[in-house]
Amino acid sequence: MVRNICLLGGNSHPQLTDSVCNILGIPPCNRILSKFSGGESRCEIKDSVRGKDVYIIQSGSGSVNDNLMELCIMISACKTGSAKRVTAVVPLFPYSRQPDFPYNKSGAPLSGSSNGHAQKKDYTFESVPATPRPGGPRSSGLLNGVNGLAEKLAKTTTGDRQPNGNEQHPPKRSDTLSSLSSNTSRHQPDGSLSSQPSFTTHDYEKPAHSVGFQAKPGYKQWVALAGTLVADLLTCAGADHIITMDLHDPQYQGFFDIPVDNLYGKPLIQNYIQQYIPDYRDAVVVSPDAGGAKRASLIRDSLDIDFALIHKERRPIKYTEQRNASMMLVGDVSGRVCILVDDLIDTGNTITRAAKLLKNEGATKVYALVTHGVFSGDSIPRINASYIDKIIVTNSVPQDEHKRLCPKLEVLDISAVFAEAIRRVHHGESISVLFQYN
Ligand SMILES: O=P(O)(O)OC[C@H]1O[C@@H](O)[C@H](O)[C@@H]1O
Repeated sequence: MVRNICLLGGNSHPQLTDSVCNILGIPPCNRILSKFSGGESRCEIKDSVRGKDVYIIQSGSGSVNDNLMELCIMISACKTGSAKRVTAVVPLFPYSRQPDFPYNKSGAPLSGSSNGHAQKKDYTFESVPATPRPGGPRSSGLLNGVNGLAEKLAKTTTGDRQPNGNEQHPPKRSDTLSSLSSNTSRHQPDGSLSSQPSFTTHDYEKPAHSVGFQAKPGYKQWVALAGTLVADLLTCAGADHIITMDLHDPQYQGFFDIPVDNLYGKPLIQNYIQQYIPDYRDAVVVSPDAGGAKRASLIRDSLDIDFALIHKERRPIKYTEQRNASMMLVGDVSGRVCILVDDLIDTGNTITRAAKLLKNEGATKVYALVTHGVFSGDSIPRINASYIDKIIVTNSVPQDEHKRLCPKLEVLDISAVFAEAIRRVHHGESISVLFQYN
């Protein structure tokens, strides 16, 4: 039993709150979280938090923006209610994937074959169902589709020659931006709003000419500094401390001027590999992109098994070639079981294309172990139809619905890790044991 502590759950992940409370042997703090009819969040803390050590559990999933605002309001309410200290426990940290200084990646020279083997003639890197993209096939049942945007972009391509032979002039930046924003909430004849075009953070990697204007190299001043903003919002609301897990970019901790404990999913992932992957010592740990290489190679180091890396070559000439960027495998997976390790699945594009490449290169089985399973849009059908044999994620975001739809999915429970982190922070004990990398 832990005393003088208060555990408060937001609306994003009630199951995790209950589970952490059960482990710590304390009931969740009584509160009302609702919405005013205008859509604004309302929070009322029913129990006294005066002088208490408060932990607010809220993950960056589902209605991310609503949940973030709810978190800020809950933090502020506890501060106003004279809480001694407020810790935001955010298993998946919202906006941490949005770098503050977006840049265009440039890759290694394109090679016609990977790993010395010729590509199979009929091999494509496309995933099934198709990855949603401007100009791509319409996706059934995808709420955040990008089809409307595709039509806009088709009209704004720089210097396209018109059927009448005239050169189309590149639109001004302001024109392009306003045409894009006017597309985001178009009214339908029935009065409803059409689905909004969606982007993943991969879209930061698209060259500026893809939306009709020429970027200067380096910093793009028209992209919001969301990472810093969110850090500042939580701090301004009154957060004294953050506990999170597997930040996409661990340097994001430096955006805060309050302590951030970035727990690692690695022990859970490693434990799964050792317990449930037969003959894992002969398997190969694979990072699906260069960004995740450190994370994956640390698992490889601990298990002392082989490692391979997939390099994504992004040197498109036309906008429509974006998603066909080549993937190159560095390492040998022929006749081996592959264990893909990544921090996050959003559209499922990265992981399914990586699995396809691995099977094409002779892998016998592909496991994907990923900390945060966001599974947006069509990602579940895409994974069901993919070459992935088994996919394992944590419950840093709710997984019940995903599990129902994806027979390949297994879920690792993080509640014990977060409960232990809360217990240790509350008692002023070291928590370094929870984020040891090796
Ligand atoms: O390809 P999807 O699933 O959309 O996005 C997930 C990938 O995008 C990166 O930020 C993550 O590290 C991961 O590799």
